Amino acid sequence: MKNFPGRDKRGKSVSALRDVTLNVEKGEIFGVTGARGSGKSTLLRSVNVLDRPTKGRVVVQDNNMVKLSAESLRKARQNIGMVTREAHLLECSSVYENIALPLKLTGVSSSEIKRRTETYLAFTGLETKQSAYPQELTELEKQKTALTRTLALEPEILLCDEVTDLLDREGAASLISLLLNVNKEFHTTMLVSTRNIETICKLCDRAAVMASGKIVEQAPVIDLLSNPQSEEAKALISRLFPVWAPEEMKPVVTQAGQAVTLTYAGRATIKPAYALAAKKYNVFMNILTATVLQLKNESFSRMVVHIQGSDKDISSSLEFLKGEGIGIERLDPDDF
Ligand SMILES: Nc1ncnc2c1ncn2[C@@H]1O[C@H](COP(=O)(O)OP(=O)(O)OP(=O)(O)O)[C@@H](O)[C@H]1O
Repeated sequence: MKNFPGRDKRGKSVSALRDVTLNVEKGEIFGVTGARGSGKSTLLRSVNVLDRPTKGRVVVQDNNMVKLSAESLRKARQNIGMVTREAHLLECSSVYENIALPLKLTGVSSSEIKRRTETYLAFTGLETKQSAYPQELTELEKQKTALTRTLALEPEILLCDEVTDLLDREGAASLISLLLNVNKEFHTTMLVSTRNIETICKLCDRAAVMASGKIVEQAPVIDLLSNPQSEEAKALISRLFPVWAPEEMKPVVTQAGQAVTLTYAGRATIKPAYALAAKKYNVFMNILTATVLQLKNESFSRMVVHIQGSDKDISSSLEFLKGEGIGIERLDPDDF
């Protein structure tokens, strides 16, 4: 639980976290998403006690962080890296110096500083930028510098607070793929907060959806996508997969046949299930929209399809597709 004193419109305290229970497994990437002000950043900042919980425990590697002495907390924090929406680089220092300085402050030897700075600059692909100053960098390069600075401290846990939010789509994709490499290479446990559901899908193993300081749902990303339970999760997912038909198709789609969403999760569609269903049951399938998302370990696709044929054949073809592991949702004309 976390209350902030006297900051709402009427000067009352703000209840930023309420009844939050979350377990992040070693080596996994766990996402936290939700609307603005739902408590994501406060949750992340509770892990390293930048925001001290009003009540409750924060256990990191068997240490209850809220009970540690100042000195033990300082040591425990060295194992918890944090990257935020803004890179917060020293403007008068080069990329190299920005990475080397925190190492120097933690007492790392000069030869080890050189080794680590060079190693992690190579890992993040910033070698050619090491002499550049922050004002010469793109937003993506700034975020990569901040990430390199954190990686060089070799934390086992990484908190990523809205790290892709200032980047364009291409920049976000590049940072996401770098974070996936970090997780793969160093087995770093990550807790990632973002309002962007696409970032959660591409990066995380599991995720929690927050609303008004509470976790309303938590599940593996694939389950969240295929079967969201809470209104908040449903709203987030529907942004990724809009139900849509071209204007000229609407009379056809809404008056005859059956419109459905077909959802498939897996590494590859081995059988041509849709073609088989069409042939076997003599139905015609017209794909109106299709979205394929590459998740961390598999792909996930959702299509909006209009099926024409007799009612019996449509039902049989849908039963067949269900048997092939494809998720089916019948749509109403009002959904378009
Ligand atoms: N230092 C603070 N003092 C007072 N209130 C705060 C403080 N930090 C956060 N809050 C309040 O706590 C609530 C949760 O804020 P938080 O920043 O954790 O949400 P968020 O989900 O990360 O939002 P965003 O997506 O906008 O970053 C909000 O009502 C916010 O105004």
